[in-house]
Amino acid sequence: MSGATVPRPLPAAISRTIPQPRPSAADPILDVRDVTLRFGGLTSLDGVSLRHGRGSVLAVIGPNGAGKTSLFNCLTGAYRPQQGSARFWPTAPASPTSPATPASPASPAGASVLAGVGERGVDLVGRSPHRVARLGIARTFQNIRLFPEMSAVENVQVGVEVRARAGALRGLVPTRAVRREEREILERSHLLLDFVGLRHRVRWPAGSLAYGEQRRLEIARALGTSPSLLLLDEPAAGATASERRDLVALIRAIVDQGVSVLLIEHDIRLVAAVARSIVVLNFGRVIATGSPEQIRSDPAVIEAYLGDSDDGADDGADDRAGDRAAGQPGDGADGREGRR
Ligand SMILES: Nc1ncnc2c1ncn2[C@@H]1O[C@H](COP(=O)(O)OP(=O)(O)OP(=O)(O)O)[C@@H](O)[C@H]1O
Repeated sequence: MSGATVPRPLPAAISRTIPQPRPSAADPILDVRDVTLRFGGLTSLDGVSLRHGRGSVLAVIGPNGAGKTSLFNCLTGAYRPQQGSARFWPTAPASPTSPATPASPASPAGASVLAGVGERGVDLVGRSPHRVARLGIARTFQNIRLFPEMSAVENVQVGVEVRARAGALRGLVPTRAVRREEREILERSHLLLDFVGLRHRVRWPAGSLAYGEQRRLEIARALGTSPSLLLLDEPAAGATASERRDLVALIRAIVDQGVSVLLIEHDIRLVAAVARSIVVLNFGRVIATGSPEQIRSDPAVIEAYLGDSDDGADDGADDRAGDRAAGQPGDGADGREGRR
């Protein structure tokens, strides 16, 4: 993060802007079972199952075309898989009007969103993106999707307003409560910009920010929706070495706030720095699950990245698989070739 540092420890005010359940990795936040997604004759996801423990980072890696983004799209309502379920156990969202007091399921906002969510959680499959966001899942995109003409703080406001009570009535009925809510949305947006190290860019048009800054702005906007689960799709793409280090600190800080993270990332070193557990996809199937150490030495993973497990099994193939995973120029790792 050039010119800015992720605050450590976080300002107390920020820690009040993100819901803080008492996370335990033993509690699932997400349980994906047997998800299959087809596009005509192409099977993009083939019986994918994974379990994500609350309050931790689970990384999803795999060669290009393995199905990682398709999985995110199934979880966030962009795609509807033909088969399978994705159970999610949300926590009550923080209210933008009173960020110091997280809403409980008993509050009006919490009750409407969490109605019907019991011990079995809620199945995300078939829900609209809007409904998924209201349940407490936010995402960033592989290709940055900001509003380039709007300022950094306005972009974050868009996220925070997802939870706002006044909604479309805000412009029509400027009551005292509405004005107070607007002030609080703005304050929270500033705090989130501070959190991701963009305090000095508040008024800058999003499109004028450096690439790494835009990625952090996307994260701030996603956090604005008060998610309990944050999906990051290749957040380090195009980042410099120092931006990658800052990203590690930022992801750790997000998890410290009680937000669970599902991370797609090609940079295996970054993944190993933040994730306790990794799921590896190849051709739409889960080929391995385990700790970073287990994954780095897994023959199926090495084969997926190198195309031949015999190729240097004892001469550092796992390191080269890591380099492939890092998406280094000229690596030629393109899983789209030879796809069904
Ligand atoms: N809307 C779509 N229509 C047709 N095919 C699709 C669609 N979305 C994804 N696919 C196909 O599904 C497969 C998995 O793609 P996906 O983007 O999920 O892979 P990925 O692991 O995220 O790849 P990358 O690392 O390159 O982003 C690919 O073969 C892709 O072409």
